[in-house]
Amino acid sequence: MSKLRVAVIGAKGRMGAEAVQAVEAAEDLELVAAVDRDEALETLTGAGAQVAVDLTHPDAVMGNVEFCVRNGIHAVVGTTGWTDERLDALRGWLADAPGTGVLIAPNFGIGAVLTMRFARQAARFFDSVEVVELHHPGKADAPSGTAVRTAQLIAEARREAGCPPQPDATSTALDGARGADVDGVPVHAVRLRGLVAHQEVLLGGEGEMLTIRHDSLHRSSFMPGVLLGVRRVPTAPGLTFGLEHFLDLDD
Ligand SMILES: NC(=O)C1=CN([C@@H]2O[C@H](COP(=O)(O)OP(=O)(O)OC[C@H]3O[C@@H](n4cnc5c(N)ncnc54)[C@H](O)[C@@H]3O)[C@@H](O)[C@H]2O)C=CC1
Ligand SMILES: O=C(O)C1=N[C@H](C(=O)O)C[C@H](O)C1
Repeated sequence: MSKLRVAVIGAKGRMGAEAVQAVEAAEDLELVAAVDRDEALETLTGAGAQVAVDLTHPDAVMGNVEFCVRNGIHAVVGTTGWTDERLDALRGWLADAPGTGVLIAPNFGIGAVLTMRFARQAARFFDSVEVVELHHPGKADAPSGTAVRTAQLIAEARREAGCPPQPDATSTALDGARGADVDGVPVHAVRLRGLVAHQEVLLGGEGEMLTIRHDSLHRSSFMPGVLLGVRRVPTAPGLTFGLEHFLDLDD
């Protein structure tokens, strides 16, 4: 059986280097290109890449994904920075490339995907919910893409259940003291040497608290998700947002 031909964009970065190793170690995949900043994307077409993994920077990802889609290369995207406007642009490119698939995964970690799911399930049962994400100090964006997605899922679940606004008597505060407001959910970002990627969802009700916490202790934790995305995206034309769609979860 022929191997799936894979490229990694951002190959010299923290995640890209890990992805290069993971693809090289997979018997059913062949690494045909590993490009970084200042290297031409045409390397991908020249090498006959079928799937590209983008692990770059929010400023770079749009150009990279547009190139892939316009050249019929499926894309697995871990890079953050996906606003509604960006997703609309991507859907427009995909409309002109009906056989091409793009997976955007705010987090490739299976535990992180489950955290998001559990947070969504729990959200309607508590008066208060806040998200704390904690990352290494080399991270470009705050809050993390995962935290933004988690907050959006929580907000959606609370809206659907008709939950009232969260109690909060704060009337004076220093800028940022209550975190960023993502769809009504406070999100707090910590940057600390020694951390990799961590998240807590704090839920509070009358006389009780639930904490849902996930820790990525090493970037290898993201690799099973990256490889799953690479293998599944050629059979999933259009946009798939979230690795959960490839995990065959119930509900
Ligand atoms: N979805 C997920 O599970 C995960 C996503 N990420 C995201 O992946 C992205 C990369 O994270 P890190 O590896 O930590 O960053 P990094 O800064 O270590 O690596 C990024 C790499 O991309 C390269 N790059 C920048 N612009 C480029 C361009 N136009 N073309 C090719 N290469 C380019 C840089 O030179 C660098 O080598 C971030 O957005 C981060 O949030 C990180 C970890 C897990
Ligand atoms: O930059 C990182 O490191 C990570 N980025 C992703 C995010 O912003 O959610 C995923 C994970 O948190 C690690």
